[in-house]
Amino acid sequence: MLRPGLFITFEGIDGAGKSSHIEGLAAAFRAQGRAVTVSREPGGTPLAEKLREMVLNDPMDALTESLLIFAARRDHLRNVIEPALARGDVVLCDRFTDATFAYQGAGRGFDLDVLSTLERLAQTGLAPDADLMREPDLTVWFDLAPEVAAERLAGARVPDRFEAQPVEFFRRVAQGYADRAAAAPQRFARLDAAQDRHRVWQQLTSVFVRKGWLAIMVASQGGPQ
Ligand SMILES: Nc1ncnc2c1ncn2[C@@H]1O[C@H](COP(=O)(O)OP(=O)(O)OP(=O)(O)O)[C@@H](O)[C@H]1O
Ligand SMILES: Cc1cn([C@H]2C[C@H](O)[C@@H](COP(=O)(O)O)O2)c(=O)[nH]c1=O
Repeated sequence: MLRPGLFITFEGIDGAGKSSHIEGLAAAFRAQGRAVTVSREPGGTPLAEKLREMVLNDPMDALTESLLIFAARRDHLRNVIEPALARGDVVLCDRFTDATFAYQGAGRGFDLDVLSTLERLAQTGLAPDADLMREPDLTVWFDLAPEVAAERLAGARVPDRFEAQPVEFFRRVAQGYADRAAAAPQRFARLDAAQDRHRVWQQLTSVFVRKGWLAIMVASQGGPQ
């Protein structure tokens, strides 16, 4: 019998520690027999990856940035996320629309109503139910103070257009995530990302165990090295 797909997204300011855990979680799901699709935004398809390069590197205003991000998202939904969910996969996606509200909305100060309109346009007419606006089943929010994230990223890589922003930008983005979590508490799971990797992994897997999506045995194995 086909199991229903699960759409799980990972959010947080740059350097919060999301990417350090996504492959481990994928391995935990695979270990209990689930097919897993791991992806990211902006990106996840050849077209969306081209748009990602532009969004991360080319100067542009907030409307252009938002349009490119939603264009990438629609292509990603059509070609990767919806087919994977239809197959019954667990889809683990590094960032999704909460990032747009946090970065373009709260961070850049772009109009939230326009973002909601773009969200509806980009995320409907795709799923088995044409009226459904695709949203994550669960969003894991790695909550970390911007100063700590900046320390973790310092010197780690050449900063892109977002990573090069000052700490005040990331304070607004962090507040944007807090507002999104407060508006949808049933969808969000907040992790204290200031803890060490092992403790963050424990917090992460206990969210999935509580939901009945991972067995305790599988969750207790793996995690960051
Ligand atoms: N719990 C932790 N404690 C200390 N350092 C950490 C922790 N988790 C991750 N790091 C380190 O912080 C840096 C950022 O981690 P990671 O790339 O996983 O974050 P991210 O949220 O995916 O960032 P981005 O979205 O910018 O790619 C890396 O150098 C990683 O090794
Ligand atoms: C989905 C999305 C992403 N961003 C920004 C946030 C990050 O700085 C980069 C993505 O790179 P990372 O490897 O995940 O750090 O893009 C954004 O501004 N708006 C979005 O909707």
